[in-house]
Amino acid sequence: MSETSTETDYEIRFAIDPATAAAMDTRELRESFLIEDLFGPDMVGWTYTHYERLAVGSAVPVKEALRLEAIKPTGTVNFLDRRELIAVNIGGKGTITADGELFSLEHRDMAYLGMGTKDVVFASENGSAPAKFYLLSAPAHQTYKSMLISVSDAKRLDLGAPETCNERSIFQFIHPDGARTCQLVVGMTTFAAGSVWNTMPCHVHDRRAEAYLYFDLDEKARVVHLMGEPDETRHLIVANEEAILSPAWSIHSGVGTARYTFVWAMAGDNVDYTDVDPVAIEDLR
Ligand SMILES: O=C(O)C(=O)C[C@H](O)C(=O)CO
Ligand SMILES: [Zn+2]
Repeated sequence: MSETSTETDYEIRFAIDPATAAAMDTRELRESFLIEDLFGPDMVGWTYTHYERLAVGSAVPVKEALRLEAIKPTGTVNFLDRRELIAVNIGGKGTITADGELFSLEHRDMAYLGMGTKDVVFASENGSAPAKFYLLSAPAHQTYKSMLISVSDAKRLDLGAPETCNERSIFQFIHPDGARTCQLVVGMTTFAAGSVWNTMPCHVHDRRAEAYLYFDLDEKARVVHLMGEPDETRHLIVANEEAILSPAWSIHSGVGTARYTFVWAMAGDNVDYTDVDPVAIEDLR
């Protein structure tokens, strides 16, 4: 790809408190917590949230390469002047060039870009099977090394069982023996055949907000995503390649009408994956 475009779009989502969320109808819940139409071609799109100032976005270079540019909410000259970023490729092969350093991403690879990276360009190897970069960014306080993190570098945790339809593998791309980050903790969860429940039994973690991207889901299938305080749950019906925002007070769990994969990402006061408050299934309301 020789041409480079800088078309960038963004929207802001303010932080919603649990009592307000509990009073919302379906449309309001979807407008507040669901991100539809995430992967627009030939543009960089952001949902800038007031949950830990976590920004969730995409870059899908089809006809031309795409340059990362600052948006007004960051208040900086370059997007990453005071932020870090993780890009997860859920599409065809692609590259990310960060201040001259080239990272080649296969399907399901991630790249971490540290604070202070100035010039970032996203490109697809083949525009007819474009890379689809799912972007996550949070404020940072120091520069860690930019690097490619492939699924084989991830720490794998197998959870669940076929009898409870929740047999799954959690791939922690950011873990204490791997890439260092300031706030971002990102991974991917895949399922054994027949298993459809993620994160059940569920948890909350007031220390960190979370975002989920559901993908590799059949176009006609849906994930019923559970959210809300444990004793006041609500649901969102989620289609392929849509994301949800999970405030720190909310559970985040889902069941698919068919198989799917998802990327989970957190930012907040610590990067300890194990620091969660479990919720017993029988306590859910
Ligand atoms: O299936 C799961 O369980 C998960 O993937 C849980 C997420 O990793 C999570 O909620 C991390 O806090
Ligand atoms: Zn969680």
